Amino acid sequence: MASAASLLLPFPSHFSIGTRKFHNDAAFISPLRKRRLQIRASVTATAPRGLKLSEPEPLLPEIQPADPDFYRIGYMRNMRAYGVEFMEGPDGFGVYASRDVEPLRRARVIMEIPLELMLTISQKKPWMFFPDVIPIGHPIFDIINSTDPETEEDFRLACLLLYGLDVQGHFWQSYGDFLPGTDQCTNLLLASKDDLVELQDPDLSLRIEQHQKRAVEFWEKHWYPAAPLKIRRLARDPERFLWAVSIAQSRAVSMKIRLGALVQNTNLLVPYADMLNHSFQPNCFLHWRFKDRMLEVMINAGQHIKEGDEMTLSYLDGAMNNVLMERYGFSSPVNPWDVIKFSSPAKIHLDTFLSVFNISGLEDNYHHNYKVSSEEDRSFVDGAVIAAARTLPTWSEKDVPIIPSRERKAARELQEECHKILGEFPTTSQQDQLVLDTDASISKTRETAIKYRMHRKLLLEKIIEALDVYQDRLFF
Ligand SMILES: C[S@@+](CC[C@H](N)C(=O)[O-])C[C@H]1O[C@@H](n2cnc3c(N)ncnc32)[C@H](O)[C@@H]1O
Repeated sequence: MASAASLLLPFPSHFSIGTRKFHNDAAFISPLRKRRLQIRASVTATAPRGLKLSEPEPLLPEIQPADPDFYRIGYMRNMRAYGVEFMEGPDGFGVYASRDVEPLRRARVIMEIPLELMLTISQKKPWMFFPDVIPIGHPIFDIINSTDPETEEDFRLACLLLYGLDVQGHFWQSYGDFLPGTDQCTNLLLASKDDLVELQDPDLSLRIEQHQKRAVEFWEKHWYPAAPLKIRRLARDPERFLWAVSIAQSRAVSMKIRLGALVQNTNLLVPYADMLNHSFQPNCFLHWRFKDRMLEVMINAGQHIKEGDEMTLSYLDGAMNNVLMERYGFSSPVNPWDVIKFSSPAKIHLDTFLSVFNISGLEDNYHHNYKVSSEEDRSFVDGAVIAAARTLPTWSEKDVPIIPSRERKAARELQEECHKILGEFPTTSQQDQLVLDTDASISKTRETAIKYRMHRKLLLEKIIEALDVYQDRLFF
């Protein structure tokens, strides 16, 4: 496992993360160094015979404009990581603290990734790439240029990624070994029809099929048999393109970045930072440091971090599980934003429900006040109980006291509706768990689909439990 000290990347030798291998076959040479070596080689080759070292000669006989490549390459800097390690955990690879961090008044940097290592493209025309990896006239640019500015940002990034992976010696050729392969990707673009049935959510499954169709049509349009070889070899089959789009969708970030006087909304694939998993209570955030064009991963101000804690970001605020599934291919049993549509007219009293579980704040910002909760409550109240507070039908009228018997009746009716919804699924959460526990050869996308349907059931079961607790505590 790479230690934090060895993370002065791009290429520490034999850097491998878990099962994903990193082939570091050739020592990395930065473009600037390569260019210098070329100049040195050509000077040596053309040096007059008998030139003595003691007679210094100007390298070039007269002043000449620098090779245009010199401006294009910029300079290569390293990624730096402070106090974190990349490790394989339950949600694929993730970033973990390698030491305790005391809460600080100001946010603290844990990773710095220079622009040169990223794949980025502006969100609006004219398309600006930073760094400018695509040579003028390369047909991949025409494909990117043909994309719809509003709806096809994932295709643009996918093309850029496929191009970067194909360029000999490009940073992404090596970093590509860190990315999940087609068999490790959870994004449902790569799911089979049978996997989609496993979601037990026909609406979501239909939307994914539409996304798959849209991506395959794009591939067919541009990767036709007579397309230039330069293009064909980037994605010889639609699966390769679907994989690239999956990577773009599940790993890209959108940010307003400032480069000199230019401020642009940009989509970025940021190596190393793209190993951060999502949390509904993230301890980190991303910040663009414009003065030296670095993306910083920072720990929130006031955040206490213990060695071994996972460092996380919030990918999408307020997203329900179906939205997370559509873009990232994961769901959570404790997503505080998940919603169950109740049709029953029964309602429970909002303030009482909140106070039973020590939940405070406004609906779009509920949080559990664990400091005033008992030990038992601390382990019971999670994101699913917060989701219950948000999703259960409630009433609230100032100064109108609750009538416990009515509250209990409403709670029971809502529980019955939860049971009814649970009964409509073809399998139970226990059966889903059993499949996950016993099918050793299950594909990643099928596993993701089964987890999704199980998470929905676990939420319903947690709401039933929370309503039990609510009824028990009404009298106190
Ligand atoms: C930006 S990448 C994070 C790094 C990733 N875990 C890896 O192995 O490379 C996003 C992917 O990580 C996984 N992921 C991130 N957060 C997750 C979470 N909270 N629960 C489950 N999977 C998660 C999903 O597969 C998602 O598509």
